[in-house]
Amino acid sequence: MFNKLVIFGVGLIGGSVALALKQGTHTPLIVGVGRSAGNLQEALSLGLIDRAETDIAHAMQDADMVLIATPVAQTPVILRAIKPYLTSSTVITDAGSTKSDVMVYAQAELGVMAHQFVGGHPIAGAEKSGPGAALTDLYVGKNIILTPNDHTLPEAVQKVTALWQRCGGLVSTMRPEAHDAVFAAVSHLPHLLAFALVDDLARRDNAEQLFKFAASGFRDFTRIAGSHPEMWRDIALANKTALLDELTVYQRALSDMAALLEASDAQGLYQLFANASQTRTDWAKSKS
Ligand SMILES: NC(=O)c1ccc[n+]([C@@H]2O[C@H](COP(=O)([O-])OP(=O)(O)OC[C@H]3O[C@@H](n4cnc5c(N)ncnc54)[C@H](O)[C@@H]3O)[C@@H](O)[C@H]2O)c1
Ligand SMILES: O=C(O)C(=O)C[C@]1(C(=O)O)C=C[C@@H](O)C=C1
Repeated sequence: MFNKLVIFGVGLIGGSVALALKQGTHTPLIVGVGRSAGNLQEALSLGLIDRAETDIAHAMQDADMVLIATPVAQTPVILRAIKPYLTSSTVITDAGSTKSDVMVYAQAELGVMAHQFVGGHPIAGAEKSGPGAALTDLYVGKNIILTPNDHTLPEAVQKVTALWQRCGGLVSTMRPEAHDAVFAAVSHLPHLLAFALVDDLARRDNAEQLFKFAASGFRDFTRIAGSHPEMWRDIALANKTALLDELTVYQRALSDMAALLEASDAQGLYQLFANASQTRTDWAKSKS
């Protein structure tokens, strides 16, 4: 499939790709490039990568696949840095949580080579980050969305599909704008809500008392507020328009709920909770 994979950002997502590939036969040489020497050394000592590189020219020598698994705002910087070392057969992909911005970056930075770039997003992850959080089976049975456009080379799409299939993922394609609208609703909005709640509680005078008594409901609702702030800052800004739309809709839903409470509308509250409860139960069943 490919002989040398260069991973920019060997954290939870890039490291899990490396670990999964190392389970199979014909494992490619995996070279990690990072921003922090500490993280790269950790990735090396955990056996995620075969070589750690700080010199991009050296890292890119004979690379046939590049995976960018850094916070999304780093994407243009990395594309610009690798461009001089790309050949006509190098395939470039990414794992960023937003896709419209990344596809625009690819066009702007790679120019005629943009058709060798395949946007990607594994719908799997955790609130943990760094190489130590990487998991061999993170992608097994999980959706992987690719966002090729009309100019993307079919053989590049095939290679990236094969990469994720080797990790156990279920690959499908989507338009970048459709992708960003869906994930604004079911991933980005929930993260913002969790961050907002924890931040608000933490700033209160009685925060210590609140956190002392917070229990499993709070733990479940706020698990994702433990996620990496840089990653989520970049996602929020990259998907700002769709996210602002979702926040407006959610604020309306909260106002409707407040109105039901204000009116002590027991039946209205019951109906709302019953609809949400049934929907959540059915969804969880469909995933198990
Ligand atoms: N965490 C998740 O649940 C999840 C799920 C799907 C997709 N993603 C996306 O995957 C990407 C990586 O997320 P993660 O959870 O692995 O983060 P992470 O913090 O675990 O790993 C990111 C790594 O990138 C490195 N890095 C940052 N800037 C760099 C640069 N310019 N050059 C090279 N390395 C650089 C960091 O040092 C870090 O080691 C993000 O774009 C995120 O949106 C995350
Ligand atoms: O499980 C988590 O902690 C996640 O946040 C994973 C999650 C998600 O929202 O489902 C987060 C961001 C990604 O882009 C994809 C997956």
